[in-house]
Amino acid sequence: MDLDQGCKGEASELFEAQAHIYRHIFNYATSMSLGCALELGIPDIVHNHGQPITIQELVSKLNLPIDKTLHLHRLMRLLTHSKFFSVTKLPNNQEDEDAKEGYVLTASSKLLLKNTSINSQNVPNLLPFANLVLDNVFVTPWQFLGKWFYGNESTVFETAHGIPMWEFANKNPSFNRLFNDAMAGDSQMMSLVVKDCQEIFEGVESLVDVGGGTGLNAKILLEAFPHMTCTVFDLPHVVANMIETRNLKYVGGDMFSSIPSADAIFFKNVLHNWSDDNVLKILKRCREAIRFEGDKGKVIIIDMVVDEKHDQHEITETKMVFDVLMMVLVTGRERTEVEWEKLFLEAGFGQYKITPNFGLRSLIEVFP
Ligand SMILES: C[S@@+](CC[C@H](N)C(=O)[O-])C[C@H]1O[C@@H](n2cnc3c(N)ncnc32)[C@H](O)[C@@H]1O
Ligand SMILES: O=c1cc(-c2ccc(O)cc2)oc2c(O)c(O)ccc12
Repeated sequence: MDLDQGCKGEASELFEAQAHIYRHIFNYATSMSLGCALELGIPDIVHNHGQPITIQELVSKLNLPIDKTLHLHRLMRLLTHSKFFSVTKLPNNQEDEDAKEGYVLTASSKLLLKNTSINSQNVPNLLPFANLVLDNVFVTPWQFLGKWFYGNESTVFETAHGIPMWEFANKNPSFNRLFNDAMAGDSQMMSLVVKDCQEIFEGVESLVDVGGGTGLNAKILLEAFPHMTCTVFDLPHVVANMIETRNLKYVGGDMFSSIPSADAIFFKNVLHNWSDDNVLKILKRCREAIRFEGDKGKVIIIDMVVDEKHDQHEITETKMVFDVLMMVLVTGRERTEVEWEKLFLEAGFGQYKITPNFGLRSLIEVFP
């Protein structure tokens, strides 16, 4: 009897382990299926339909051969299970058990629409981001991770593509556009940060957004604080041909050489791209650039803070995925509070304050 029970226990553990492995090794099938739905424009078709769309209507809108109906249904079943779509009864038939059902968008697929009124400045549009992450340029390096461990290149990206990512972006205008559009889509959440953290930016008369890309962070800041002057500082090929206004300037350069002077130096999703040695160099350039006057003068950082003790398991897992992503693409990493603090103190700053919970990221103010 005991032996039988033991066997069952062992078998169920084995089956669970097998399912666990399959779930993880096939993770890419869900991302690739989502990529296919985005390539076909399915979220926009569902949105534009105005009511739940049946599988037959979807086949027709996509101009697919009728014999692909079942295949599309299987793709939609996976994406519905993964919460990118949901299924609901058609209107006026809610009570009828046999009524036809149709697909509608979920909170996640609403963020993946091409260009609709749902996409406003308050809501990030993550379609450009998904396009970047699912692009071959980003996917290929993962196949070189093992080889990289035995090689001399500083990033896996370089092992795969022969040059570092920033140089690749400089040499490939279409990838440069894809990358900058993805980052700008993510920056649309800046208006929520500004709304929640008015006091952090109040009193700042001039701000430099270092690695500010095409300038969306700065534009959102200027909408809330029109008296501020903002300089977007980035590599020359990123800020070439940008349109300036009275209080928005673009400066091309290298943050390792010097950073333009201002009351506040701002970094969003930039410092996690770099190793500790390089972050130290950048922070030292910040100390030279900041105008310390009265209680003015600080660095403002939006980046992740890994906190295994307090974050939910899934949040920590995502932060760890980004940590490995930073190793694969660039020379960066995601840091714990202790690791951030060490860098601030070594660079000669005295105090810092962390405001957590902008999704995966926190806002860190660093003071002299
Ligand atoms: C991950 S993106 C972040 C863009 C933007 N801050 C945002 O939140 O969307 C990093 C930026 O750092 C810029 N960058 C890389 N190396 C740089 C350097 N040496 N000097 C200035 N900017 C640099 C890149 O061109 C890119 O725009
Ligand atoms: O692929 C990425 C993603 C990010 C990113 C997006 C959203 C967040 O909340 C944090 C980070 O940042 C990246 C990055 O800095 C980079 O150099 C390459 C790729 C990505």
